[in-house]
Amino acid sequence: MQGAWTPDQVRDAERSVFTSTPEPVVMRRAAFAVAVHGARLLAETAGAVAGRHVVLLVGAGGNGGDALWAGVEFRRRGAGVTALLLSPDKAHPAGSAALRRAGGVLVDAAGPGADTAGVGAAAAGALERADLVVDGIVGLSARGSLRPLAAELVSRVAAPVVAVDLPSGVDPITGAVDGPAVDADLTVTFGGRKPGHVLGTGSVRSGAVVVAGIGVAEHLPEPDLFVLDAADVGAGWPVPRPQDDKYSQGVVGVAAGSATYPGAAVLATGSAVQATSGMVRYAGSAADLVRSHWPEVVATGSITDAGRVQAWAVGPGIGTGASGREVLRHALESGRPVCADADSITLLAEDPTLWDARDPDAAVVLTPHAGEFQRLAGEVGADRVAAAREVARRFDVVLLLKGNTTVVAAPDGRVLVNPSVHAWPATAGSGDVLTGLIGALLAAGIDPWLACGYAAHAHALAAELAAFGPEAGDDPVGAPIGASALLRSVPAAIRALRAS
Ligand SMILES: NC(=O)C1=CN([C@@H]2O[C@H](COP(=O)(O)OP(=O)(O)OC[C@H]3O[C@@H](n4cnc5c(N)ncnc54)[C@H](OP(=O)(O)O)[C@@H]3O)[C@@H](O)[C@H]2O)[C@@H](O)CC1
Ligand SMILES: [K+]
Repeated sequence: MQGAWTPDQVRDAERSVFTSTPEPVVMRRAAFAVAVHGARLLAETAGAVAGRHVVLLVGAGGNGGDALWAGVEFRRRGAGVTALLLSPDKAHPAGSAALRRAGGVLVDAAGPGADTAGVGAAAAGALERADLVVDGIVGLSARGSLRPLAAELVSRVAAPVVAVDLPSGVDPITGAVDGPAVDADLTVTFGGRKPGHVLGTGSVRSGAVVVAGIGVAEHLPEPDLFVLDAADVGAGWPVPRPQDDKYSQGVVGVAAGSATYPGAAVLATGSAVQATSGMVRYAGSAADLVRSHWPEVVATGSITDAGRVQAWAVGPGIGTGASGREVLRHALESGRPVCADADSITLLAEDPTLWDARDPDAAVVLTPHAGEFQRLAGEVGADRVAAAREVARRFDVVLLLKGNTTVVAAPDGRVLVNPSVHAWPATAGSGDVLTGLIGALLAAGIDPWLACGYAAHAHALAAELAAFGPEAGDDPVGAPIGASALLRSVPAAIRALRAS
């Protein structure tokens, strides 16, 4: 599991470093890492470093300073370097002087000879001839979307890009992109990942992220934002041990679907069946249909005679009327962990007295999309991590907020994010599959916060496999999928995770 740290946490750590190591030394380390990884990218894409042309986009602060010092390193390796200064008066003085001494060319990005978009002739020409662009426009101190000149330069970049610390135009805290932004092939960051690398579009804009050690990591606090990688999920996924039987691996109860919406029942029970080797019980009016799809499921018509379970997955398709409310109440009273999804969330939003039924010692997982979140607690807003964290605390639940980046907040403030490169899971019924996965993992005794993280990861991978994998003829383009295809790919996803 990797951590991610906010700009404030990183700045505090930097200040600690500066008590023993002078600031310019730390900056030179950062720049050296940018140059080493940038040179590797340049050699790969342009065949060599010496004789190639590197363009630096240089902003007003430390990020631009890193880029200028990286330019010095590129000169040492024989590359031509042109620095386009966005704020010539504020460009890092020592970095500028060093690059000049090293034979680099420094130009004012805005002139002379500015075109109608405000870009100077030298800057425009340099960008056209670039073999590699180093993005040092803005880093940790970025605020808002890129200013017009920076945005214009970014829009003209055609060469491969190495971003310093963060791709400029990506919000360091939320990963949001509101306007033009750098699309990096590679981002070299320092000490640890930032939220901007793992959240929202930021995870895509960052390209491959390299974390360079510049002495900062040792001073960072325990993270409260985490990213699971495939190996974590694979290692934690419950599989039968020699001494296990169907009960010892956890029995999950699924209460989903109705006569009107039987599909939710089939999808949620199906994913629970495939997630673990534990037993699956189904309770609801779609029992016959569930049995015909999944003969291994013990299905009954009513939750009151469903039998013993270790966890409940409740909600998709149960409706928001009186019968749905009683189903949810029964699950909450059971003293078992409950994954409450879809209609369950609406029910809890409409009738907060349902919370009273809850056994305070049993975990509750809520899995809203933005609309359900709004019913429960108002607009999500731009900072999805903060929103999820706040609601997890308020209701003492594990909150899985669906979206392009799945955010899983625990009541103690820890947050897991699952960056997703593709939006293939965004299809009707996909949430029902996720609910079944979470329910099965809860029944297997997996910590609810991790269970959500594992399930989100497997779910995204299953969607990807369904769109691109063997079932799709290993088609590199991909095609839209339905939730049934996603469901069929769950075993392949688990297998791939366990193999990684
Ligand atoms: N401290 C150190 O020694 C080390 C620091 N390190 C490096 O320094 C970076 C942090 O440096 P930083 O704090 O100087 O700010 P940074 O992110 O470069 O922003 C600079 C200025 O940009 C402007 N600006 C803001 N928003 C903007 C926008 N949307 N569009 C355009 N411009 C915008 C705004 O200036 P303004 O124009 O408002 O005066 C702001 O002050 C960090 O990411 C890492 O790379 C590493 O070397 C390790 C050692
Ligand atoms: K940058």
